[in-house]
Amino acid sequence: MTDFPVIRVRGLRNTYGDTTAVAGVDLDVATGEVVALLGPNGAGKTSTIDILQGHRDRDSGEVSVLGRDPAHVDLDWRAEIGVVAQDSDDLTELTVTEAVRHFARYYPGHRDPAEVIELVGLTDKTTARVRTLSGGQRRRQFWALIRRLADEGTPILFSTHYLDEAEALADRVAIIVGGRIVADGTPATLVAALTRRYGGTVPGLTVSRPSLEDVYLDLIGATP
Ligand SMILES: Nc1ncnc2c1ncn2[C@@H]1O[C@H](COP(=O)(O)OP(=O)(O)OP(=O)(O)O)[C@@H](O)[C@H]1O
Repeated sequence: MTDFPVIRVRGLRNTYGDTTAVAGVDLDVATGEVVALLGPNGAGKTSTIDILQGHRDRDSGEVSVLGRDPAHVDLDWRAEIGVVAQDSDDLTELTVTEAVRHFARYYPGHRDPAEVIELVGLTDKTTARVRTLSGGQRRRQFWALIRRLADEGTPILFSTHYLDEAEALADRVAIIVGGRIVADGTPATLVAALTRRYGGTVPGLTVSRPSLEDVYLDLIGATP
């Protein structure tokens, strides 16, 4: 089933003083979907996701996560939401087992920490300190975790500025630039849209069919 929206966002706006971080975002994530929020630095990804978690107030717009407004939620709702900070610098002095046990305590119905460690392929690293894992190692394990949860039907929204990550993991990619969603579709749909726009050839590129990277660079206004 992929029609019940577990996340529904309409006209979301958020400002910090004179800076408009989120400038009218519409976004849906349906049951069983994996959606990447892809955008360059400062695009508004963190602000949007903080609001969806109930960690930040919004200026305006409608937000529903698991049928509730994150601005008015309780601990039961929070226990249904899993949050992974990919580049977190917290707790890096803990061992892998200690870190997983620490986060497990936030969730009354959590999985067995040893099972989670096995799930992400870190069984031989249980006593290693988190800071000793390489960035690539952490990222590969993140990919494995997302895939496993997606296979189990868990809807996932993740933010990234890595195009390959979005393409490898997401059913759908929402590209955010300057606080706005400038494109939203499957990687194939986004490529097809750009192909149509340029009649099959993207100016300045020698390829006749654009890749998702061409679409992304075009949308964020960068020169390939
Ligand atoms: N607490 C804050 N106070 C003032 N401005 C902020 C604050 N947090 C974010 N901003 C600004 O809001 C805009 C969006 O920031 P946000 O962190 O949401 O972007 P992002 O897409 O997550 O970026 P990155 O990929 O670099 O983490 C940026 O211009 C940023 O400078």
